[in-house]
Amino acid sequence: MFNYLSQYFKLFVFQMAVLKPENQSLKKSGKREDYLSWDEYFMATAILAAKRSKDPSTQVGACIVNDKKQIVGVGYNGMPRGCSDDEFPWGKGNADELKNKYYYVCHAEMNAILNKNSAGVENCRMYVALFPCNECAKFIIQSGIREIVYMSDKDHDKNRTIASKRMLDAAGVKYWPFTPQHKTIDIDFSKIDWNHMSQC
Ligand SMILES: O=c1[nH]c(=O)n([C@H]2C[C@H](O)[C@@H](COP(=O)(O)O)O2)cc1CO
Ligand SMILES: [Zn+2]
Repeated sequence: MFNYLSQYFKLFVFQMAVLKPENQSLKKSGKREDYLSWDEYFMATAILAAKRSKDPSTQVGACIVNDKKQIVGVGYNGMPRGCSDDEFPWGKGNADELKNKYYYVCHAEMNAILNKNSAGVENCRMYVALFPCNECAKFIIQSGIREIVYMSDKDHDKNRTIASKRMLDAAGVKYWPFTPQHKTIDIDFSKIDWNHMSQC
C-alpha cells in the first residue's frame, strides 16, 4: 500500500513539474480551444463537397490530403463534364438500366483524384463520407493513395465493398472509420459580420 502511494505521489510530482508549465503556457496564449481537428476539417471538406451532388439518394464527397496537410483534391459524385445533370437520369429503379444513374455517374473518389491540383497523389490520404466501392478502390490504389478515412460503411455486406477491401488489403492501403469530436459544424452565413470582414 505504501509503495503504491509513493508511486502515485511520484507521478503527481512529475505531472506538476513537467506537464503543468506546458498547460499553463497553452492557457496563456489565449488560443481558441474549440477549433476543428485536422481530421474533422478534412472530413468536413469532403462532406461540404458532397452538398454539390445532384444525386437525390446518396451524396458522397472526397478530400485528398498530402503529408503536409494540404488539400490536393476534392470531388463529389456527379455526371461527367458535358453530360448535363438535367438530362442524364438520377433514378435507380428503372427496369431499363440505361435509364438509371449507375452507368453514368462519376464517383466522388474518382473525381477527387482527377481534380487533383498537384502533380500526383502518391502517399496521400483520402477522407471520404462512404467506404469506396471496388471501382474507386482501383483508382485509389493505382494513384498511390496510401490511407482512407471514411465515415459510413453502410454497404459493408455488398460484394463491391468486400472486393474493395480485398484489393485495398492486398495493396497495403490502410483504412479506418472516423468518429468526429464535434457532432455538428455550424456554417451560418447570416452570422458573418461583413463590416468587420471588410476591415481585415
Ligand atoms: O464509392 C462510392 N462513391 C460514390 O460516389 N458513390 C455514389 C454513386 C451514386 O451516385 C451514389 C450511390 O447511389 P445509391 O446509394 O442510390 O446506390 O453514390 C457510391 C460509392 C459506393 O458505391
Ligand atoms: Zn466508387
